[in-house]
Amino acid sequence: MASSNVTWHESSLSKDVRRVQNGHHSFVIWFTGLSGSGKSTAANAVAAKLYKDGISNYVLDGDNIRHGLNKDLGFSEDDRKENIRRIGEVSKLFVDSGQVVLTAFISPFQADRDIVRDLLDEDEFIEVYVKCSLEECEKRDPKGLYQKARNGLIKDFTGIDSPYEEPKNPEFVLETDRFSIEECVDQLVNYLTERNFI
Ligand SMILES: Nc1ncnc2c1ncn2[C@@H]1O[C@H](COP(=O)(O)OS(=O)(=O)O)[C@@H](OP(=O)(O)O)[C@H]1O
Ligand SMILES: Nc1ncnc2c1ncn2[C@@H]1O[C@H](COP(=O)(O)OP(=O)(O)O)[C@@H](O)[C@H]1O
Repeated sequence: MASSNVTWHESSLSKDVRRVQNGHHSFVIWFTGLSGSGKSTAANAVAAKLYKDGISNYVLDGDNIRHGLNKDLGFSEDDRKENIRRIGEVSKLFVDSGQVVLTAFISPFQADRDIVRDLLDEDEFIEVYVKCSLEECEKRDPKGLYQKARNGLIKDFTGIDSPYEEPKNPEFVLETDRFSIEECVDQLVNYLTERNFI
């Protein structure tokens, strides 16, 4: 049920003031892609590089968030939608706090990713398509989940019996089946630098 009798309380410290103190812009790097495509690996590697350069950041990762905040959600279409909606709202709070947030969720539906985009300003959302063929993801199978899905032990598994909608117009594409982790990090950090995000 929608909340009633609630009033927005403006913060006495604005996003701009926090950005000035941190000495950098705040925004979301939204990694989307199949399970095993490299979202967590890339997000954490980029985060480490940003941290080293003095940029305050935090990684929100699907597997981890589903242990806590979103432990009540499964993998139906509605639950995935709610998962992404909540993460969008959490990401907005991080941006408000002056930090860079890197999210690593499959986020398979374009409409849900667009809802997050619309929550933020134009210079606050970078959609990164972590592109990797299903064949390669299955070969990697870092958690053995594809094997389980193929054996019918997990249902609604993305790429097997649940859809993944490729981003229509992402800001950036990381081809993790063509380039090494180090190359992918360099490519994305170069993009962020050239566009004055960092
Ligand atoms: N049915 C099914 N489909 C896809 N993934 C599954 C499923 N069941 C469990 N897992 C594990 O959950 C991780 C994906 O969670 P996300 O929150 O990123 O998914 S989603 O954005 O809501 O679609 C995913 O993590 P990654 O492999 O890091 O993507 C899996 O470890
Ligand atoms: N260029 C690359 N970028 C990211 N991961 C890569 C790359 N090349 C190989 N990998 C490997 O692919 C796997 C990706 O796993 P993970 O990051 O957990 O994916 P996801 O979070 O999308 O499920 C890791 O074992 C990682 O070492």
